[in-house]
Amino acid sequence: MWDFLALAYPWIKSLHILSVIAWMAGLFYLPRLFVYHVERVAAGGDTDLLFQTMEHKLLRYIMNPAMIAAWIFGLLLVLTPGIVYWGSVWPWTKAAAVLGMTWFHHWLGLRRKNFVRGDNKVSGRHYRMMNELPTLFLIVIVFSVVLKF
Ligand code: HEM
Repeated sequence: MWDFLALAYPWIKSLHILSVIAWMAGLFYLPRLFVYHVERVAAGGDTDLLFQTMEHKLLRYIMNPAMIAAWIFGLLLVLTPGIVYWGSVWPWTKAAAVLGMTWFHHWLGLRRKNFVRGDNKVSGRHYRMMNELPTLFLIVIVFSVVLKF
């Protein structure tokens, strides 16, 4: 098992990076859709339903599978011998930012359900501010995995 993980390391890392890119694309785009949805779309009309469909498909067919794949390949990298030394700081800063990213994903999923029920209470300005969170997490993650302090 450990030998296999060591041999497959470049493949697993490539798949990890691909899934992370797809996940991040959704994490950046979905809150933007929410901004336009709340500021420009009247509840109950055709455009409301169109936005709900786009949000549903983005979350279900891109973001959810990409998040699961990023976690699976990421955890395989954690199990690969010689990759993570828990005495360093970087695995902890990365783990904290990844947990933050996962929390944000679920927060967006809950807000999507609010739009479906017609009881969204979050303003466009609030969605714009929340849209900055994945950027902050991304900066922490990239410095953690590349600088490895
Ligand atoms: C979902 C849970 C995640 C886990 C368990 C995880 C774990 C890991 C591990 C152990 C490595 C190996 C580092 C190495 O090869 O030395 C890695 C690499 C990497 N991770 Fe993650 N990761 C996760 C999510 C993310 C996210 C959300 C991003 C970006 C937003 C990300 C970006 C990267 C990048 C760019 C690399 C390659 C770094 C390099 O070797 O140059 N990861 N990840």
